[in-house]
Parts: sequence; structure tokens; C-alpha cells
Amino acid sequence: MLLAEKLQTRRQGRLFEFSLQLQPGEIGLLLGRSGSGKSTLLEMLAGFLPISGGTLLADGQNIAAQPPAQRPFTMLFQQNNLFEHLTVRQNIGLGLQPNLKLSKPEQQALLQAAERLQISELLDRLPTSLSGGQQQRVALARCLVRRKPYLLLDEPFSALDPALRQEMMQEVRQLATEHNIGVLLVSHQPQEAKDQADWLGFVEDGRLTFTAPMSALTQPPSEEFAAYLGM
Ligand SMILES: Nc1ncnc2c1ncn2[C@@H]1O[C@H](COP(=O)(O)OP(=O)(O)OP(=O)(O)O)[C@@H](O)[C@H]1O
Repeated sequence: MLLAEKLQTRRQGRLFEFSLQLQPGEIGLLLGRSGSGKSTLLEMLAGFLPISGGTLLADGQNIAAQPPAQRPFTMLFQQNNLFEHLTVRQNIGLGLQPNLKLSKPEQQALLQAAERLQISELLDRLPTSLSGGQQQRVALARCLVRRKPYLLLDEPFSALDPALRQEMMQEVRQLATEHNIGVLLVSHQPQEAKDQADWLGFVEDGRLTFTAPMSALTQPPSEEFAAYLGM
């Protein structure tokens, strides 16, 4: 389980402080207005921002001082996840070996991930020749081969059309369940993401002010949240 308690950082003098729990195999959906701090939370977890206070435990181990590469996270952004001069095969391979010298089992893992994400026939193409949806599948395949227990998704599908966004969300749901990966997903499309999420968190002014299991969410709990949802 991932556990953050009063995890703090400062940006431009502003305090961000987050507490949350994420179980393996669970998808937590993070909503909130632009600038509220959703990306900041993911960047703190991933180790891209200095932590100035609080606790960060992954499966009981304190990971707050670990560099990003050693933390149990892989992160996927809205775009620019791929190296344009490398083939799809090489882009996925980077998740296994930075020098791209893959052992036989690693090559096998790469092929399995490509098959799992239905991109086997794209392996020798360059990312620029792929559609946005195909590119995000390649990026997801790289996340998958890294075999990290937690996946941080920062609006990864927002550039895709609605049908494709739904399809990719279903894919993430299946990957989370099959591989027992805990997923934190930032999305501005709550209606589309909510069916696949286990719980929802609302970020306001640098804090997670509200979390609830999806099943318990019949009415938005605060005026601010209702306003965000346009209700
Ligand atoms: N690289 C940065 N350097 C300094 N301040 C930043 C940086 N990125 C974001 N901020 C500031 O931190 C605050 C929170 O930004 P953050 O990107 O976490 O919000 P967000 O909720 O993810 O917004 P959005 O939904 O627009 O992506 C904002 O006030 C923003 O200006």
C-alpha cells in the first residue's frame, strides 16, 4: 500500500500538503481545478520535487529520500512520453534497459507487453508515424515492462477523442487489475474516468480535501466540488 501523510512541498512560497492511501490494484481518480495542485502531488510522489515534511511509505518502507529511479512509480504524461528518434521497440525497451541491450527474457517481456497492448505490428515504426492513441499505448507498454507497483497518470488521454479515451481507461483498469498496479489518475473528464476508478479525490488549494469510494458517491459533498462538476 502507498501511504502519504501530510506530505509537504512548497512551490513559489505556496504550501502543498497531501495525505492519501492507495492499495495495489486500485485506481484513485484525482479531480480539481486548474492550479489546485494535482500534478504537484504526482511530482512529489515520483520524486521530482523536494519533500519538506510528512511521511511517504510504500509497502511500509520510507521512500521519501529515494531518487526518482528507485521509487516504485512509473509516470505517464499527457504527451511527449516517447523519444521521436527511437522506434517503438526501442521506446518500450528503455523501460527495461537504459542502454537498450536486452536479455532474452527482457526481449520476451517487451514482446508480451506489445501484444498485450495490441501494438506488435508497430514495433519497427517511429512514434511520429503513429496516431495519438497508438503513441499512448506504446507509452503504457513501457510503463508495463518497468513492473513498478504504482502508476501515476497525469491526464494521459486528454488529447484523444472521447471514444479512444474510454477505451484507454478500460485498458488501464484491466492492467491495474491483472498486474495489481495501484494507479493515481489525474483527469479533467470525471464522467469518463469514474466508471473505472475505485475512489475519487478532490484537490483544492494544495490539499486533498475530500476522498470517497466511487460506490459511496451519490452527491458531491461540498459547494466547491459541485461547482467544479458544473452542478
Ligand atoms: N514547474 C513549476 N514551477 C513552479 N511552479 C509551478 C510549476 N508547475 C506548477 N507550478 C505552480 O504550482 C501550482 C499547482 O500547479 P499544478 O500543475 O500542480 O496544478 P494542477 O492542479 O495539476 O493544474 P492543471 O489541472 O492545470 O494541470 C500552480 O500555482 C502552478 O503555477
